[in-house]
Amino acid sequence: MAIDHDKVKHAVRLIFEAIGEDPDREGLADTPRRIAEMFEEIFSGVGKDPRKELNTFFTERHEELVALRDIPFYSMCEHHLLPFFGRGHIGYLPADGRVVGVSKLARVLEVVARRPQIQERMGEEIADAIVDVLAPRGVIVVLEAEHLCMVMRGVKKPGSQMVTITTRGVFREDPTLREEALRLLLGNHRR
Ligand SMILES: Nc1nc2c(ncn2[C@@H]2O[C@H](COP(=O)(O)OP(=O)(O)OP(=O)(O)O)[C@@H](O)[C@H]2O)c(=O)[nH]1
Ligand SMILES: [Zn+2]
Repeated sequence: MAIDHDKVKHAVRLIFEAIGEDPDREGLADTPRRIAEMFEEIFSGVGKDPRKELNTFFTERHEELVALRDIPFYSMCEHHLLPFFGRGHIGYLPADGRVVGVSKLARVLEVVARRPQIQERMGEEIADAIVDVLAPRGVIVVLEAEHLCMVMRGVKKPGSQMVTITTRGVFREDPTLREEALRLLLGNHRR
């Protein structure tokens, strides 16, 4: 989905006018263009199907947990359009040897992060994409993030982290497997 640069530029000019700024002063003159270009990057996941990122999968004899942890991400809170950012940890239990190129897990996260988002939905969308393509025995996604809308405004709580866990399949049903996966996913990351 391409960004409508002219529309963004017009909207940014309107915002400057609305806050009592002069959109034509030297420092702001190029800002609408820069913001349109920035949106191209940070909202590149709008209208994109994260499942497409998982197309390189192959068959390997491996039935136990595969995980990628500490994946840094930046997203934009859809309520305030301020960043929330942190780390994602993704694990799955392959079924019938279906495994994916491990970078693809980070690519899925990247697609869903680059949309106006909330953290819970990010986790759900990552888990659903993996379930749809790999049909694994289980998926677990942990996201930890600081939300700037809770830091620089509102309740003003710097350092607080929102943590979400999303599970599918056996990680929902079997507390032992879930515990083991969480231990591995969070590993030495936890102090
Ligand atoms: N559950 C969830 N809430 C979020 C996320 N990002 C932002 N929020 C919250 O969304 C809520 C929006 O609440 P509102 O009461 O409509 O907005 P507000 O008056 O600006 O809220 P305050 O931030 O409490 O000042 C706030 O509580 C935010 O902290 C997220 O990813 N998940
Ligand atoms: Zn917010």
